[in-house]
Amino acid sequence: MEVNDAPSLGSPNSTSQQQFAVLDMFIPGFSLLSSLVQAYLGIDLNLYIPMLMLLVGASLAWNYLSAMLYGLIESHLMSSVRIRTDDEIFNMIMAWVATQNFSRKSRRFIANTNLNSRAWSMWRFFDDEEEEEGEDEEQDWQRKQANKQKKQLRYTPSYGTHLFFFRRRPLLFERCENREQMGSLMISEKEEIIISCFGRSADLIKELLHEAREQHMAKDEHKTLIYRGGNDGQGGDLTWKRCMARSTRPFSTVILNEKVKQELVDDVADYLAPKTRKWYANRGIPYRRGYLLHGPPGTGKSSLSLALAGYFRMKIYILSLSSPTATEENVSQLFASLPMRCVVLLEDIDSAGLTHTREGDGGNKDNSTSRTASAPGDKAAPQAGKLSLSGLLNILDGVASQEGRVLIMTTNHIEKLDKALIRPGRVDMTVEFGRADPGMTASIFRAIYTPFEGEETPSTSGPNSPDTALAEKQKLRDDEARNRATERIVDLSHEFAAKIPSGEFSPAEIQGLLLRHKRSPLTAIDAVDAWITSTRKEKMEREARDAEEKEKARKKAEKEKRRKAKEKAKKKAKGENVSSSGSGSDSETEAQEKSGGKDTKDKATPDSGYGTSS
Ligand SMILES: Nc1ncnc2c1ncn2[C@@H]1O[C@H](COP(=O)(O)OP(=O)(O)OP(=O)(O)O)[C@@H](O)[C@H]1O
Repeated sequence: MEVNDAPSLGSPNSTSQQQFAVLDMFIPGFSLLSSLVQAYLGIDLNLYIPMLMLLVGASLAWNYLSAMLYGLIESHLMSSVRIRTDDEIFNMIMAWVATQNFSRKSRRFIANTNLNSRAWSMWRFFDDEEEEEGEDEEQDWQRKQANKQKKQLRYTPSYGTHLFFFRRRPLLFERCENREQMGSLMISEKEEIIISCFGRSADLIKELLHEAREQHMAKDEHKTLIYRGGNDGQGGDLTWKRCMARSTRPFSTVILNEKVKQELVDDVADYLAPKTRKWYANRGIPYRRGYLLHGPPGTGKSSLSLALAGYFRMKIYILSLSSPTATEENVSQLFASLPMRCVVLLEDIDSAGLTHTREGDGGNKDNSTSRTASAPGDKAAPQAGKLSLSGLLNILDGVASQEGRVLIMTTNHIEKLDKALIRPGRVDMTVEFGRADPGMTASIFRAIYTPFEGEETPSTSGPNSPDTALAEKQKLRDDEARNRATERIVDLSHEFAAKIPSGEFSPAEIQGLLLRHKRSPLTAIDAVDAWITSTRKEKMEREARDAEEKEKARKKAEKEKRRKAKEKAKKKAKGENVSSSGSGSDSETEAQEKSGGKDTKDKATPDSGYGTSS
């Protein structure tokens, strides 16, 4: 006899089992818990199921309603700002947040050694060289050394929403992932900050943003901010990225003819004067000014540009046209995103694609403004996608080019530049930099050794007796001693300058020698003769190497040219043969080439009809 123990459908036992099955789905292990409670405590959890379900339902409803209510409040009664990692304001806000109490006291936080967004900091290739205000060179050096071992830790709130107070009013700081940003980026690059305040006016948030910006700017007050154009190496858009904040270089430290320097400063000052903009506008002249600095490497072109930017408290945007990323599209994009008032430094404008005159060399008129072939071995050989001269001219004159900017172009080879590039309107003033003459050499010497207040006076009496060294030490603290030392440095500077041949070495080279003996001018003077000999030797060797490389490149280019000509002739011969008899062959063109390009048909053997290679 078959006994069916299974509870029939609809029986109380089967209903409770069904309930357990449903509950197990939501609360895994509920049936087990229930039977344990029943067995040991004698409580039937079945009786509480409706109440439990009610509680779950109420909690779900509350979640839904509160989210809806918060959404409504957020969209109708709150104001908020979204800040993404790819804008500099992200770094400003993060730096500000790190100084706030709510961030310092937060229990959930992220520890950073660099507060800049990852996307941004990857660009700050000189990040470690960012100088702290008020530090002299020595302190700065020591700090950098210390930083290398021990980077300062800063704390910012972690992902989620954090309440904080600003101007005694509550605000919400939310740090979250921005899913709209590119999928390939890392989490820290996809971040987003949302700052919200209660009320329909966003003024409080704007005040906060301004305060963060002011705090950031105050740090850079006596600095020249340097931006460089480029991408993040991951194929992203090309943008200007801040790479360094340098202590402003005093104009006096750039050694150049004083009259020329003054003319340049006056010209820029006049251009930047508020009334000048109106003057230009009234006459319909584009409000732009361009300067060309030319001369051999290491003669002060970049130094002058930086000093100029610092003097007029402008940011400087540097773009090297010899960089592989300097394509027409990229450069145009960068010019379009320049701010209104800034210095743009275009380095190496004699680089690839830009050295061919529009008049054309060798009658190559048509190609002259585009990516044309250049002399073999010429470093200016244009590459595919490189910026062309006409492209650059369009960018400089185009609508994308901001008005109010000071454009400085530098080159080591003015003779290679197209007249169109340096015509008035594009270049309004040209400044020539040369190798050091005795006056410049003496100035460089004085710039290196003249003691500043609070500095150790360089020894100008040689490593003599300990008595004099002691006397020097005492004199260090004495102003009079410093004046005497300064006078002595002036005398020594003439002695030094007399030993350096005029017009042979660049200021950078001379500075290099002096920096090797920066605490001892006498040793520097003693080292001059040996230095001249070794530098000349080095230069000669370098020149020989360059000439050799050039020759190699020339030969390679010639070979390539011949190969191409050969191929062309081969194709041509093939075509002719096909059209006449259809019996063209490779050996025919070989013969053509070996016979120096003469008509090979004369040499074709009667039996084969092929060209010979005698
Ligand atoms: N005329 C100068 N006055 C003061 N310092 C100079 C001068 N020329 C060169 N120097 C020093 O030499 C170094 C290189 O100078 P800088 O980079 O300005 O030269 P450059 O002409 O721009 O060179 P390049 O053409 O290679 O870019 C700097 O440290 C700078 O201080």
